[in-house]
Amino acid sequence: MDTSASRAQLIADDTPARLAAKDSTLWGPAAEAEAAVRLGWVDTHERSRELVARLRELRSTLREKGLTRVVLAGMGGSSLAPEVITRTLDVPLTVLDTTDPGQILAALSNDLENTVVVVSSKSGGTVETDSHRRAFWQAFEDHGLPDIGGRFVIVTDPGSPLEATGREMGAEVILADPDVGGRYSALTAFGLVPSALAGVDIAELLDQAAEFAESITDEKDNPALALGAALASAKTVTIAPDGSGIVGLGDWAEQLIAESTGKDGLGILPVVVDGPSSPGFNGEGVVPVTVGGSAVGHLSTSGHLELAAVAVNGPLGAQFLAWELATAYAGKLIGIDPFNQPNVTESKNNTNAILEGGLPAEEPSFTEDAVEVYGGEGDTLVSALRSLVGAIGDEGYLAVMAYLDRVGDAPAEGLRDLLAAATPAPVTFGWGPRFLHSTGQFHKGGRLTGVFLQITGATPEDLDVPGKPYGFGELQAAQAAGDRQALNKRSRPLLRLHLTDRAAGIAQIVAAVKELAK
Ligand SMILES: O=P(O)(O)OC[C@H]1O[C@H](O)[C@H](O)[C@@H](O)[C@@H]1O
Repeated sequence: MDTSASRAQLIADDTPARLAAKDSTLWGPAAEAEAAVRLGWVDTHERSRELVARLRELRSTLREKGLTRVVLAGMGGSSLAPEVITRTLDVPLTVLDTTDPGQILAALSNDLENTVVVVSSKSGGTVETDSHRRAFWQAFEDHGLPDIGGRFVIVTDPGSPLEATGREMGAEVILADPDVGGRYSALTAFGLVPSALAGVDIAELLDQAAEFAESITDEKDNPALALGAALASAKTVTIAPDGSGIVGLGDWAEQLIAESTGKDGLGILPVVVDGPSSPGFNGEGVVPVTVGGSAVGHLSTSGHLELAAVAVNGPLGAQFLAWELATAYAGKLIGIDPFNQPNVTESKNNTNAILEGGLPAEEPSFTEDAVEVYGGEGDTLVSALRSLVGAIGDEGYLAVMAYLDRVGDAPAEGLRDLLAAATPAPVTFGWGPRFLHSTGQFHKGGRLTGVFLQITGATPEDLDVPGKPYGFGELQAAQAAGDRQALNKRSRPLLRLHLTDRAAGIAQIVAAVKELAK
């Protein structure tokens, strides 16, 4: 890729200095109102300093009470950054960003007496997070534990419904920087509170961001500008860790890129892979990016540096800021508003309607052992998968969406590499409903070239959502059905595989996909 024209354009528009000065006009008149209240992330690392002492104190108070196990309930921007931070620094944190009853039951059955739950939601209205809060409150009550409110820490925006609920609960309430959107909030209370309570030295992350911030107005030596130009040149960006020690940044960057750019029929598809040797890391029309490692490039005949792969090096605090800036630069080059997510609510509305009216009656086209096959073409699992892969168009991609237990059904994730080996097209993998808060925006608002493999599973034991007329299993099924409706409305090819026995069903799909590659 030769990104020199894009870089020149950004510099000619004085973009680095204007972004550093939070100029809300950068993305055009339609984006201006939103941008005016969404640029706090540019220097939020400075304001977040005030959290350092408060969180240190709160952690020791909680520990004095014996609350040493930290659970984080939060979706998308309210959990992806703390997950990267704590995994990178090897600090234990249980992240709940699921409606899978098995996964939630496992989190509830472990060491409740010593558990503090951080409930994080910017809007304060996210159904998954609210359901987790209810389930933990109920479980604490059922265990006869004292001071239940004191076992919760709430992170939310000032004035959200969750702020009021948190105060009623008697929980510690920490208000976040309201001028920062969820996916840009890594260095606000959303990223920092759960991380600090779990034991991370957050001052170090803030120092890393502050040091990096010194480069952001530079026109020559500006890594974020280089990354932004590279992202904007791509239809697909693959992201792989490469020896930096940073764990899982791709999942965080995936949300940032997909929700920020995947709209108005445009966008960059992020594909997260395990490493530079994963299938599909390189490919036609793909910009491969490693977190760590070294860039691969050569000089073109006109003397420009043409990059075959981009490497982003630097400590985690700097990475967050660099990717955020790069995404905002890419948004300007592509011509979209990087701060809204216009297509996220549709699936949520479908889910609510289904919870009220009941799940649609659907009959499988056929059943093969532990796998019920819905929709698609073919009369065997192998042929149904083959025709789905065959339906991927020239600039298309395949998205696997697994509404399963990220922990208990972890082998399902292996399907990404297997499918990527069976097609030259990009293949993404997302756990549902987690991906609805991330790549979901791209799938429904972006280039509309995806074909979709939805995997759902039987729930042997459901768990009630306290105070609601449904259980987590019903909610999960309604989320999957609601998203199917949204994709069907766009006439996207979709195959649903329902596992009546999860482990056996995953093994069957793995075996069938291996057949495809032959
Ligand atoms: O933090 P919350 O308000 O609960 O939002 C969690 C997530 O919800 C939605 O899906 C948005 O599209 C995401 O950007 C956001 O991160």
